[in-house]
Amino acid sequence: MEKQSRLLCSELCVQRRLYEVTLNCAILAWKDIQIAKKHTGRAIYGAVKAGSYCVPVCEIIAVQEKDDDTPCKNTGKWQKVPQSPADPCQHAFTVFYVERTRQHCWWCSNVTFHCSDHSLCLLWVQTIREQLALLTNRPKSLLVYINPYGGKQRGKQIYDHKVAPIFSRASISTDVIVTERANHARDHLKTEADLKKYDGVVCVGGDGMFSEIMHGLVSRTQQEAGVDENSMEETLMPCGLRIGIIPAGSTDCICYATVGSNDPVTSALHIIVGDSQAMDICSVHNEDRFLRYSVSLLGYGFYGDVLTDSERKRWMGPARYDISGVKTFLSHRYYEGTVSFLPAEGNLGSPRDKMQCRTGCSVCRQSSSDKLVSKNEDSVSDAECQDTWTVIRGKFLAINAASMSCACPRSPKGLSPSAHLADGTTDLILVRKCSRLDFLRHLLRHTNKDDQFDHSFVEVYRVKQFRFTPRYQECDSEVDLRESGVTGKRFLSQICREHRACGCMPSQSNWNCDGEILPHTAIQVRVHCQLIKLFARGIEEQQVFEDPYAHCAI
Ligand SMILES: CCCCCCCCCCCCC/C=C/[C@@H](O)[C@H](CO)NC(=O)CCCCCCCCCCCCCCC
Ligand SMILES: Nc1ncnc2c1ncn2[C@@H]1O[C@H](COP(=O)(O)OP(=O)(O)OP(=O)(O)O)[C@@H](O)[C@H]1O
Ligand SMILES: [Ca+2]
Repeated sequence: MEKQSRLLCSELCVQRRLYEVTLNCAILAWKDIQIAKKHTGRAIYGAVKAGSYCVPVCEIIAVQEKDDDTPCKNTGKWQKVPQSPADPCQHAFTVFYVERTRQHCWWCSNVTFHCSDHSLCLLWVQTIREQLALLTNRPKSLLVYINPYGGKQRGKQIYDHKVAPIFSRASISTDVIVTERANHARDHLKTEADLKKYDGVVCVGGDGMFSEIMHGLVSRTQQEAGVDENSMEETLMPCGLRIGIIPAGSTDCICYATVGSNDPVTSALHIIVGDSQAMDICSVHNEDRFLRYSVSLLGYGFYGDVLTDSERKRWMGPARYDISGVKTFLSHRYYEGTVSFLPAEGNLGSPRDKMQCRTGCSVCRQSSSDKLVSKNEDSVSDAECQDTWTVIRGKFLAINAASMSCACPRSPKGLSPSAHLADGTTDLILVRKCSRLDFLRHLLRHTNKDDQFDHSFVEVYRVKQFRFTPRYQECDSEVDLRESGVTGKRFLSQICREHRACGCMPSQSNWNCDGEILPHTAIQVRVHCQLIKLFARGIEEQQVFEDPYAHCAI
């Protein structure tokens, strides 16, 4: 690896031991001088090289000169630092940085360097600050919306105690709005907010709150660009501002699937270091009417019914989904209709492959460059017009479209473990009518390592667009009905009588669109590749045990 030129190198004390501390434009490293002498020429492999530490500059949160009257790190007691000129601990500065802890969680750690010379101390602080100022992807000013009623109603507390202190440490200025009603944040973003003042928007809440922010930003962007959201053929304009999610909801699936955890401090740190993760958005239409956008799950049948039932139980908090889940499972309803879709082509992988979307995902990167090429050549919809639609008619327990894995604490690998965050596709999962036991087996596989698609009654397709028409709205069945003189109501009661014996109930469900119920059952869906960006980096690969200082060339 190419060595970066040193900016600073000094002998400084950390907890009264002498370290050689070096800084280049990429890395801050400190090495215990005595231990280093003992181990010269001997590489130590493991979690850390004895007595040596390093932090990438891009993961430094802040640097602060330490006041004299601060608690001593060793004893925790308040004391005056000794004034002897020979005391190497007389002046000090503290570096706050990202530390990786358990499973994809980050923590704000710190180290205090002591030196005898005040000007040296200032030089270090100033040089590190200069390096941080060069990181132009970091936000300086954020607009924060807090839903005080999401999840366990701890949004405000989580923000005040866990997030605000680290934002202020990182010198990020914030305007905070605690929402007073549903859609307050969406409407404010859509019509009022002075977005030029901010480098990003942060939501404190669950998937529903994220959906509000995303709708506000996407609609505002289309309005300003003169794009008609009601037209399915229009190419939507990507949003300029990144969105940060501080998880404080019931499912927190979008945060979990883009960061790898639902820990508020981890999310705050991803915002501070200025991470960026592009994300696909599905637009959902009914005829020529725009209904909603979706980034995670569009589910008809099982997940639509779970949501419809759970909305009546909001007071129960996150447990409502489990109660409604069991109830819906026992009711075992199936739904008839036609699903048509445009399969994804090219090197976009398959929902059955084992390739998961991780930080810097090559599939998503390729989609990003394909998007640029198709923008320069021809409009996407022209190309898609020539594609052929696949049509599937049947009886389904669930029709799910997962535009991302939908991993969440309930299902750590998610509804579609190999779905990509930013490849311009959604994974369409069709669960056909089957016995309760088979459906339970399928559901259980969302919680273990087994393949939930490996059932004869489950099909999965990676698609760019799809449509659904419920049986009772299909033209030919309407014609059949009119011709035979049977009214819709009589027709449905006739089907119910026919199916009493098998224990299944054919009926009408609702679409669950990222946790919101849609008012229409016949929908047309189109995926828009990389329409928004989050303050996230996707899920990081677990670190392998090799020399962790290999990249610390200094
Ligand atoms: C036997 C255990 C099986 C467990 C199966 C768990 C599968 C869980 C899959 C979760 C997928 C979440 C997708 C995310 C959707 C979000 O955009 C949306 C908004 O937050 N959340 C929900 O709609 C909330 C959806 C919440 C769905 C919870 C479903 C719970 C099912 C429980 C079935 C129990 C059967 C037990 C029979 C004795
Ligand atoms: N002040 C408010 N009063 C009432 N409802 C609100 C308020 N602010 C936001 N909301 C609405 O509350 C709904 C639920 O919020 P949120 O997503 O934060 O939590 P959740 O539903 O518990 O979590 P999840 O969506 O992850 O399941 C959102 O759809 C949002 O529109
Ligand atoms: Ca996708």
